Amino acid sequence: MKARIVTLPGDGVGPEVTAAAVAVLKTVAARYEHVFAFEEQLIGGIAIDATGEPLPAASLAACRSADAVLLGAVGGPKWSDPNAPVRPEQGLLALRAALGVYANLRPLQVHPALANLSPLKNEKLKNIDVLFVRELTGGAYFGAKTRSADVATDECRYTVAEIERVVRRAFELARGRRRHVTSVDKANVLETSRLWRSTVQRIAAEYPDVKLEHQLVDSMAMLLLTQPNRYDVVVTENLFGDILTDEAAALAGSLGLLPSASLGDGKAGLYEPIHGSAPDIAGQGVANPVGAILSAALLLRHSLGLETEAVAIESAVEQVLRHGPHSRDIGGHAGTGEVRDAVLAAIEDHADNAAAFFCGARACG
Ligand SMILES: NC(=O)c1ccc[n+]([C@@H]2O[C@H](COP(=O)([O-])OP(=O)(O)OC[C@H]3O[C@@H](n4cnc5c(N)ncnc54)[C@H](O)[C@@H]3O)[C@@H](O)[C@H]2O)c1
Ligand SMILES: CC(C)[C@H](C(=O)O)[C@@H](O)C(=O)O
Ligand SMILES: [Mg+2]
Repeated sequence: MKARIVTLPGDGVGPEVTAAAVAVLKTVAARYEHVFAFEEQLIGGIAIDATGEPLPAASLAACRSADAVLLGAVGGPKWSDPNAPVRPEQGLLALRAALGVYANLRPLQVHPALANLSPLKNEKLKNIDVLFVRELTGGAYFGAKTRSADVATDECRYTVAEIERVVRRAFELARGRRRHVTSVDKANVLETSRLWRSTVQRIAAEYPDVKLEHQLVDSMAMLLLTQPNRYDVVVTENLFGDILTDEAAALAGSLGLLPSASLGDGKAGLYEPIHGSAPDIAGQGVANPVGAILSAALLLRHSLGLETEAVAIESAVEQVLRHGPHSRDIGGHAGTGEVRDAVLAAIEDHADNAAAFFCGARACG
């Protein structure tokens, strides 16, 4: 198949991990006979430096017409002055809003080879398979903001329509999994959460085959650590989802491991690791590329419908996490390039084995 993929490497480790993910996509294209055209564009701090804008018009136009967008990370100390008139993160938020990608899927699994890295005891880490569905284009991130000398406000606003569409997506996804949705809110305090909860209850009636549970966000933060294997699909609003998924990454062993897919109603999507620009390690070639590489797998699955190829990447990453090499954040010494090369080699092996199996089954050759 032919596809146009826009890359937005961004800031800090963004370019390092994006390059690794692009190398993986190129190997997949060569191995499985697809034609992927890549177009790199600016976003974030690097875009502010070049154009004054965190999301230049040319970047947005390219993203709008792409089959999928692969993003690294934005932000960093250079642009983090709290009084700065413009910030890199505004570019990412504007892009999410413009593409209408309201459902941010953040899958969490814990690889047994990394269980020792987690702050939790090993027995708590068995059978963890959670899909967070984070609402991505509403809430306090996008509400009206005010600031004067001695007071500031961020309005948290949700419409029923915004809640319905992401909650429906969560229930649909649960039907392909263990049929259990946990909706996280703060309905004991926040009006937006009470609207969220009543909307979830109404939508749940359309899915009698899916079990629904409500959980307040503060206790959810605790339960994620004490009973993480109890959860299947977790759906929540924008800010709660941001915080809970970084917490969840600690269970996996590193923030550098988790991918994400941001989806709207169409096929096109925005794919990015959940981590940031990691200024403390940027430019050293040591960032873990796994979150970005697994985001590329999600891109193949959700935007291009290439399930076999997505699984090939996921199996390759699984193999590398099992046998190494491991980057520093997960206890190893390997650089970004070494991990990338190991994943590329494992993809080639996977494809060779699949071809041998196919040939064996057909008694060819
Ligand atoms: N999607 C995004 O672009 C995104 C996401 C989160 C944060 N940010 C931005 O990134 C900047 C830094 O934020 P932060 O320091 O709070 O969070 P961060 O995610 O950048 O880093 C937190 C910690 O995790 C480590 N880490 C992150 N990714 C890693 C990787 N791939 N391999 C190894 N270690 C990794 C970092 O070294 C750091 O110690 C801020 O400007 C923030 O706004 C951007
Ligand atoms: C950089 C920032 C705007 C972003 C968010 O808060 O959504 C990040 O933390 C994420 O998780 O993707
Ligand atoms: Mg975040």
